[in-house]
Amino acid sequence: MDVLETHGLVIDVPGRAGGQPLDLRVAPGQCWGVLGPNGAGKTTLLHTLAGLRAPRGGEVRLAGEPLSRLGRRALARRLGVVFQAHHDDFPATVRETALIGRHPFLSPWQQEGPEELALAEAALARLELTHLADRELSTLSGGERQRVSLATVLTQSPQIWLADEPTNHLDLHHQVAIMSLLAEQAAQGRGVIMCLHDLNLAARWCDHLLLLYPDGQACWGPADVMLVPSALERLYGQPLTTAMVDGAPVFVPRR
Ligand SMILES: Nc1ncnc2c1ncn2[C@@H]1O[C@H](COP(=O)(O)OP(=O)(O)OP(=O)(O)O)[C@@H](O)[C@H]1O
Repeated sequence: MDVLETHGLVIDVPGRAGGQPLDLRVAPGQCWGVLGPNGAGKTTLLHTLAGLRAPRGGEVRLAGEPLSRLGRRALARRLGVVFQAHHDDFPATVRETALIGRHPFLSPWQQEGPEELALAEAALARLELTHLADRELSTLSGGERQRVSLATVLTQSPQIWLADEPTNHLDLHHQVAIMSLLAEQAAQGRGVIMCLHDLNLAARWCDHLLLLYPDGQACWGPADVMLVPSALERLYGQPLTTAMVDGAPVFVPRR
């Protein structure tokens, strides 16, 4: 069964008249990239898939169940979200923040035990954050903070990952590490949907792509079918030069 489906989904982008209904099917093991220029609605789509924003039409289903019928706790167990804005509302260390990933699985009065701690420590190690585990979140750099967000979702271990520009703020090594992590999560039978601005990361790591145009038009499918230079040039309004490197296409903007 698909981990996530949309049926006639029209996202609610303020000021946009129409919008092509989206009928997406994300199967276990698939890694989807959402591409589009600034303002196309990528974040709005992720918020809609996460149940944080009502669609204008249609519906989202998780493992066949309409999102609207799932309670917040059930959603928090199934969906992991890595968003762009970081809200550090209260002081917390890196370890305490990663442990938040287990909260949907604990009763309100239940303390995190050794099992939760082991999951958090493993996630911090995977994100190369062990040396920062006792640091206050507010003292971290942008890239370190981004990796803590990913470690928190890894600790949560959801069936579906929704990630808004997960490589934001990251250096090259960590961009590759994060894309590997997300592809690995998919390979383990989860569904991954991420918004990306880097076409080359998408071409190398995503097996499915959704192209979102600023007028609400969209097309989606297997990555090798979607990575057509003319379609991408139209998407970004930017001429591109294409080359093959290590068997994957590489797109370079033309000056
Ligand atoms: N609360 C709001 N009020 C008015 N306009 C909004 C609001 N939220 C989003 N928008 C507009 O909706 C459009 C889509 O925004 P969204 O953040 O989904 O785009 P995006 O594709 O993620 O862009 P980016 O690549 O810049 O992150 C934008 O034009 C944005 O200005």
